Parts: sequence; structure tokens; C-alpha cells
Amino acid sequence: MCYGFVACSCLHKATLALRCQETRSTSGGGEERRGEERTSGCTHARTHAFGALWSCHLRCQSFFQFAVMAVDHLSGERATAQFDVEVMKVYLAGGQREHEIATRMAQLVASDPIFSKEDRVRLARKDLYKASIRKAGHAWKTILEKGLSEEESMKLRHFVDEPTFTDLHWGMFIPAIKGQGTEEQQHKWLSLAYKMSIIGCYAQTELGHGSNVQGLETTATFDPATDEFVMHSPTLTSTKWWPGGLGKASTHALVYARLITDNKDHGIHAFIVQIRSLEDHVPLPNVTVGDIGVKFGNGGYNTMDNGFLRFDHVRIPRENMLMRLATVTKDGKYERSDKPRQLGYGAMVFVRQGIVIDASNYLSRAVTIAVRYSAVRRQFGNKDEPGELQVIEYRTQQSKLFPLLATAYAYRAVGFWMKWLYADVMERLKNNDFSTLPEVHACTAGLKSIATSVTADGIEECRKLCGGHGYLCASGLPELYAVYVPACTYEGDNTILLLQVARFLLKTLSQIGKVKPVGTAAYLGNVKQLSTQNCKVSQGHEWSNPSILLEAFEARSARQAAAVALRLARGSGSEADFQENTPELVESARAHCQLIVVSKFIEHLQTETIPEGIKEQLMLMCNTYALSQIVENAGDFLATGYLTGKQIALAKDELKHLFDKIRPNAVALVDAFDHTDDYLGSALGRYDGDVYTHLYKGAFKESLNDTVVVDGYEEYLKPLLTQNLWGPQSKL
Ligand SMILES: Cc1cc2nc3c(=O)[nH]c(=O)nc-3n(C[C@H](O)[C@H](O)[C@H](O)COP(=O)(O)OP(=O)(O)OC[C@H]3O[C@@H](n4cnc5c(N)ncnc54)[C@H](O)[C@@H]3O)c2cc1C
Repeated sequence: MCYGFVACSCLHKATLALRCQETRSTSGGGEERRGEERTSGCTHARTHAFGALWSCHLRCQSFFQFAVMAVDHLSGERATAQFDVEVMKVYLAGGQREHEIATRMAQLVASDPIFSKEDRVRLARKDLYKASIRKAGHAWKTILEKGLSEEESMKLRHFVDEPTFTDLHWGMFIPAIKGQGTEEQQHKWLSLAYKMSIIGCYAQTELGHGSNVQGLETTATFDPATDEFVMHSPTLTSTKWWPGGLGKASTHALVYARLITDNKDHGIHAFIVQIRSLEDHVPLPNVTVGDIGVKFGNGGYNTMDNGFLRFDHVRIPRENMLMRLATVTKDGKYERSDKPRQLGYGAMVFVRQGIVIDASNYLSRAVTIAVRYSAVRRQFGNKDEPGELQVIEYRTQQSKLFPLLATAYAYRAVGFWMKWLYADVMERLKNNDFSTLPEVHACTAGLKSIATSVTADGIEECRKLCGGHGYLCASGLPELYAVYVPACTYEGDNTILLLQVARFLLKTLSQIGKVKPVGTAAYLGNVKQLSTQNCKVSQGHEWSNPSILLEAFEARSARQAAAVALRLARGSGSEADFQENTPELVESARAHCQLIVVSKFIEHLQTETIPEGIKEQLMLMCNTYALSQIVENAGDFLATGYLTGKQIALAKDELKHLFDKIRPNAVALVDAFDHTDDYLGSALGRYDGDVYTHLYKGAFKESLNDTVVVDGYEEYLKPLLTQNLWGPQSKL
């Protein structure tokens, strides 16, 4: 390919010099001598020629003009699409208005150099953090200047695409005050928080305890003499550890601590504690606070100041305890309010709905990169055709890539359903109807768990599917993984969440006949029937029937849950018994959650008005998701006795047919996610497929290439190469 080198005549000369020196150095004497010359002469020549090339590059902005030449290496792929990508874009965005907002906000961010993420993976932590708080401040200024709505502001922050203290301020601090503060408290704190004249974080986790919230050790002891709480960190393990935004940015923390009045421990409650001065940002007296240190990956989550915090008898006014659900009076009396505790569930559903939509988004980014690159990358040949094959043609590549593509679509559909679920929960709470809350709690916990685990693994799979280049930060995948993977831990460790789902399933089964299971657990009402009738599939195409797919998932899940319930029923009923069976309980919870995804995707396609032009592709995605889950979890389907080996083999064959249908649409299906090049930040996933140009160009931004001869050569490499390890210049 012509890279347009002629755009720079100096470069052309330098390249010629390099070639010329190479030719000269290889044209002398015998073998050995030639070798010597190649080494010394050529290195020398290279230094000069490359030096000329380099200084030329530094001077000449036109060096990379080739990069802006309009190309579209993927136009052939787009020409084979069998659906209208623009219609799919609107569908995936959630509607025309949402699509318009997303497009506008993406452009706003991409056109503003302050939001550039170009150098993020190369910055040292301090510079990275400083750039990040600059972006956060600039985003806020932009929001105010342009008078953006809440929805537009959220999208703007989404496209800035960097974890930062504002995530916790808006995502945890404010919702927690809304959920747990009295009206008066909300008025006081939210009016400050909404204009960001205070910055808040969410300080729950401690060095010694995270998942086990009841084990937290920080104390808030009421002192009636002064009408204050005394916040204290009695042990090393009680140090608050992990809260995002706490390390350097926050002025206030929402602290979870044991409430003690009159020597009585009332358990964990929430308190607003000012930790830094609003004058000069210095920590307040007796507060020890800082950043916990560098986290996984380059860039990655290191833009966030996850912090530590210790209190040494820090006093706060009594009114700083959030008192919607419980109060402490002036004389130290503790009273639970008559407000139902479940009122906070709405916020939880909202947060988890966001997590599932986020999972779809992250997975779709990784899949976009891997699909586009797989269509560009060629390896080996096929003796029947000239040239090398696009790696996307290989069945192994398809069998990993296409199910992930389908999963991103499936999670998007589930995200849509969770939006409805949130509205439904809020409506019920308004009417004091708490009947569906246990089911909603279990289903949202489970969906958070599987969506984040599958997405984290999926991003890593996409990295591997991009071969060696996937390992370069320029692919965008290492950073995407590093940023995403903690989602498996925060907002509830994924295993712990699945165990909560399992407890719910056990309880539901134990109440069959007395209480009718509702919502996503309704199928358990048919547990007897699902445990006896087996799958009827005898030909591959039957696997594309939604009711056959649905029944397979229901039967597998019901049987797995019933089997582990039976085992527990035969035991002593002790906690030890439960612990012994946790691996099976987690598997049964996962099966239940996979069923929810399949059933909600199918339901969505059957009940929503979906434009005809894209329905076929969405059904293809739905069937691919469902069948790939059956094949991946074949062991479970076989072990429960619902499927036979023959039926699994038919499912595998059918899946290959589905892959054939996806293949001509693959690039268009990822285009429909509508990720801009700026947002993707990947040389491999570029819209135009001009991968090699941009990988090559990217290498010139590497700081090691700032000089031709690397810093350290004189002290460390030269003594080695000149056999002068003990010489005066050696620093070895
Ligand atoms: C990037 C990031 C950001 C965070 N942000 C915040 C924040 O803003 N505010 C905040 O308060 N916290 C935050 N956290 C902390 C986070 O919420 C906790 O780390 C999380 O809840 C998990 O708890 P843990 O660390 O105690 O894990 P642990 O519970 O110690 O988990 C360790 C292992 O033990 C297993 N395990 C634990 N208990 C059981 C059990 N009963 N049965 C079976 N297995 C078990 C887990 O599955 C896991 O494999 C953040 C964490 C990360 C990584």
C-alpha cells in the first residue's frame, strides 16, 4: 500500500539514505566481514539516516498526511449488510431523541481538545489525575455554559469516558442522600451538591470489610452533652478504603458507621462528614485522608482517586446523620421511623439498570474493535482463492466473536426492560406495594453479576481475538479491560450477589403451593412440569423457535434450583450445609439469570414495535445469544437430563448456520452501536479500517521514540556493547 510518503520530500530523502546505507554495508568482503560491516556500518548509517528521518518528522507536519487521506477499507463489508444501519442505530440508542442527543454530545466531546484521551496511557499518575480533574471541571463548565439538560449532561460525561470523582458525586453521594435523607436534609445537602459547591463520595468499604457491611468497624458515638456524633476509626482495619473521589477531590464523605448511643450499638447508619476545608481543601483536624495507590492497568481506573480515610474522634453535628429511616433525638433516644426500609430499593434498581446498560456498552465497544479488525486482518490462504483470508472468515474466530456480538445486543434489550422495571418499582413504592421487591432485588442483583462478569471476560476475549496488536494500548482494549473489570467487584462482589439470588430461589421453591412466584421467577410455579418433560427438538432448525429456546432455559434453571434445594433439604439445614453447596447454588443462580436475559430478549422482540427492517437481525442476535449459551453450558443441560447429546450437536450445527447469516452483516451490526472513533480510541477498531497506518503512526507518539538514541545508552548499553563494563562511563 502507498502510504503517501511523497507528501514529505525530506522524509523521502531520509528513507533513501537509509536504504542506500543498508545496501552499501552489505556489499563488502567475506561472510564474517560482511556481518561486521552490517553491524557497525549499518548501525552508524541507520543512526544518521534515521536521525535525518526523525528530525524531518519533528519539523514536518505533513509527515503523516497519508493518515488523513480518505479511505474505507471496510466499505466492501458494509455493502453486504442486509438491513438499514441508521434504523438500527436509533433502536439501539433507545429512540430518535436519545440518538440525536448522543450524536450531539459525542461530537461536542470529540471536538474539544481538553477532553482528548490521546496520551492517557502514557501519563504518569500525577499528570493523569490532574488531566482528569481538569476534564471533570471543564465538563461541568460546558454543561453550565451550554445549559445542558440532565440527560445531555449524563451523555456528555459518558463520552468524556473517564472514571472520575464526579461519578461518585452524582452516582452515589447524591442518590444516597435522596434515599436516606429527610426532606430537610435533602434540601440542605442537595442544594450544595447540585451546584458542586461541595464534592461528595460514598465511604462504605473498609480495609477489613467490604462485602460484609454488618462487619464495618467505624463508630459514630452520640454525645448528648454537645449534641454531636464522634466519628472514630478504632482499628487499622476500620480505615475506610476504596471510596472513589475520596483520595484527593471530595470535601464531604457519606460515611457508613456503627451508630452508638448510650453504649448501645444500633448497627450501620449513614453520616455526612466534612473531611476537607472549603477554603483551602486541607483535610480537617483529626482527619487522615489520601489516595490508596496505583491500580491495575495503564490509564485505566487510575484517573480515579480511590481513597483511605481515618477519623480520630472527629465531631459532627447530630443533624448530619441521615435520618429518613431512623433518628437519634437530642437526648440520645434512637427511634426507627415508620417509613418502610424498602424505599431505598428504587435507587438500587436504578443503579443496577445503569450497570447492565453500561455492560452492553462496554462489550459493544470491544466487539466493535474486534469485528472491524477481524475484517481487516488477513492470515494464511485458501488454496481455492487468491490472497490471504480475512480472519473473520475462520469458524473459530466467529464462534468466539459472534456470540459476544449477540450478547451485547441481548444486554441492550435487557437494559430496556430494566428501565421499565425501574418505573414499575417506583410506581409500586408510591402505592406502598412491596410485593415484587424480593424478586426485583434478586433479579437485578443477578443481572448485575452476570452482565459484568461476561462483559469483563468478553473484553479480554476480544483482546485475544485481535492477536498481538490487541495487546498494544493503541488497540484500546487493555485500557477498556482495566477500566471495566472492577465492575465485577464494586456495587457488590459478583459471587456474593449470585448467592443472594440463590437464597431467593430456595425461598421461592420452599413456598410453592403457598405463595405464587411472580415476575422473573414465575416459571418456578411450573417446576413439576419442567422437571418431567424433556426437549422435543429433532431437527436443527427447530432451535430457532423462541418457545423451544425459552422452555430449555426454564427447564434447566428449574431443575438446577430444585436439585440443590433437594440436597439442602436432605441435610441438616445448617449454614454449614449451605456453605458446602455454594458452588451449585451459584451455578443455579447463574442459570436463572441467563434465563432472564433470554426471556426478556424474546419478550422484547415479541411485544415491542420494532421496525421491520431490523427485526430479522435482532431475532438473529437473540437466537445466537440463546443457542451459544446452550452450547457453552451444554454440561448443565445434559446433567439435568433435559437435553440429549444429539440435541446439543444439533444446536451446534444450527449455531453455525446463524454465524453464516451474521457474517455479511457483522460490520454493519457493530456500526449500529454508533461508537465514534474518538470514543473507541482504537487503531484496530477505526471506522475506516485503516489499521496499519494508525498503528504505525501511533508508534511515533511513544515517548521512548522522543530521541533516536535512548536515554541511558551511554551509561548502560554502551559499556555492554563496547565490552567496557568496568570503564569510567559505566554506571553498571
Ligand atoms: C475500583 C473500585 C471502586 C470502588 N469504589 C468504592 C466506593 O466508591 N465506595 C466504597 O465504599 N467501596 C468501593 N469499592 C469497594 C467495593 O465495594 C468492595 O471491594 C466490594 O464490595 C467487594 O468487597 P470486598 O473487597 O470486601 O471483597 P471480599 O468480600 O473480601 O471478597 C473477596 C473474595 O471472597 C469471596 N467471598 C466473600 N464473602 C463470601 C461468602 N460469604 N461466600 C462466598 N464467597 C465469599 C468473594 O466472592 C471474593 O471472591 C470499590 C472497589 C473497587 C475495586
